[in-house]
Amino acid sequence: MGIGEILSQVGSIMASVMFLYGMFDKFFPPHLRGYFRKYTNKLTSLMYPYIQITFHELSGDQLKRSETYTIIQTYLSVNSSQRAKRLKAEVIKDSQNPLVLSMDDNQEITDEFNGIKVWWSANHTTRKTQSFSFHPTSDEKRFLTLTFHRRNLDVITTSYIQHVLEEGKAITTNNRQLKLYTNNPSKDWMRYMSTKWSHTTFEHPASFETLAMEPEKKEEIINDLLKFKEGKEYYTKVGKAWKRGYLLFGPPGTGKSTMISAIANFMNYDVYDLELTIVKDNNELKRLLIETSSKSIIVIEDIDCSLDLTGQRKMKKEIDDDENDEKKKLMSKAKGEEKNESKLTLSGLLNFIDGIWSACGRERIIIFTTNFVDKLDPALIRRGRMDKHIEMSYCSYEAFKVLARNYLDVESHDELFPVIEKLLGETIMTPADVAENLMPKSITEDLETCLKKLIQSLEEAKKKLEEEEAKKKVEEEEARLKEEKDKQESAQEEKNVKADENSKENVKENGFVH
Ligand SMILES: Nc1ncnc2c1ncn2[C@@H]1O[C@H](COP(=O)(O)OP(=O)(O)OP(=O)(O)O)[C@@H](O)[C@H]1O
Ligand SMILES: [Mg+2]
Repeated sequence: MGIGEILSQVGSIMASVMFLYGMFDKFFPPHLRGYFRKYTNKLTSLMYPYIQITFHELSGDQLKRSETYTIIQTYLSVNSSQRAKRLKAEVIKDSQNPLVLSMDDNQEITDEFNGIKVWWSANHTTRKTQSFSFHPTSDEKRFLTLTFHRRNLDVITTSYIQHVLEEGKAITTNNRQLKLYTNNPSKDWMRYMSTKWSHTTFEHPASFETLAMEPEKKEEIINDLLKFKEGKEYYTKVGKAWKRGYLLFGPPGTGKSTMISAIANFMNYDVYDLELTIVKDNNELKRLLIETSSKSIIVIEDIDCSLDLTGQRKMKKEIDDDENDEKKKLMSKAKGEEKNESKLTLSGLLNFIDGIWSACGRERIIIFTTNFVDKLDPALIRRGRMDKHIEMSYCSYEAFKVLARNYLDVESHDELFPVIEKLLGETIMTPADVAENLMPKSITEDLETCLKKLIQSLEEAKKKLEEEEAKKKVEEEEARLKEEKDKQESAQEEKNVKADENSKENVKENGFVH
């Protein structure tokens, strides 16, 4: 029997004693009862100076497991696996470490906080029910008991319990398996119904270490994310919703989607990949956004293609164009859709980002990606809405070095790295293309073969770029010459018209022609 348990037993005995005192109390005349109570309370405090707090497994409605109980158990599982003698194993579904050990019933552990010692014990009671049932139900009640000295009541209730809950939550977050949510319907005909989130495990290996971009730029993004993660108090202080918006822009294959995965892994956030083209209207968008959880990233890829900025949905247009498609027509009719009923609007999206949604959720990042930043409505990307604009650009030498490390495990090469550095300065190639060249295609391809393959591709790209530039120059020169010729011709024409008008004037005034 542990100390906590002994204290718990003593506590029960003291409770019985107090009950008896209560009985005695009734025998005293009313004017003496106050004295009696005062001294009995003092006596019990002296004999049993401990306080117990219990945390029950089932919450008020007796159906749901209390979140606090689970969090405390998680906190204790880290401590108890080292100190309790008998452990209970549980398999948690969506966790990176699915096997979780926690202290078994009637086990006890001690914990220390700011030099204060406390005792935790896992208890259960089984109530014997008289009723007969074909489906026997367990009437077991589990609870965790925290025992501590009366003099520490303040510290325990104000700081220690909060510490336990925060630590427990942090352990849960770090252990949990990230999820990727999509609102993409699995079947084509389902596109015409309200979309719902469905999820799968998020297992993208991208990280900031493997992301190819300039180190300073990467550092800046990491610092921005860290500041956001630790900014709970700051956001409350300045009265802003705890959210941050990033706009990633750049040509295809420069790592926008890879960056999103790296952010998700770094922050330990779930990803909600929102496909706007299949969202029916603002109401559906609102519902989808409200259903997202905190500690998540909401991603809208290719925002320029997702929203027609006049407010018309692309999908709707597609349906109207395709009048022959019977199924689509039927679906459209069944839903009573009128031609102009398309209601997913830019202002709707902006309202949700700024308003309702940010008010009901905490710790969220929203990321838009686009290949054409100039095409976007300025309202969509203004600062404050999209707090940080990140340009994902063609591969620089620094970015190449990251890719070389990722794909070939090489940090430098005296002969070939300088050639690559020079070529990268003279031409453009996306990190996706550089990566493709660096990746060994067979076991016979060694480091040098891969680097030479990249050099060859870069030379070809350079040649192509030069050709394109030369062609562009010729075209520009041709256009310039044509413009000059047109100008001369129109000047000549003007001259002719004027001369013509003059001669007509002369005929009118003098009555003869020269
Ligand atoms: N900056 C990068 N760092 C590491 N890998 C990269 C980077 N950019 C591209 N890649 C590689 O190229 C592939 C394609 O990149 P990604 O899908 O992230 O590009 P994107 O910018 O999202 O393109 P798109 O505009 O077509 O969506 C990735 O799977 C990754 O392997
Ligand atoms: Mg992408």
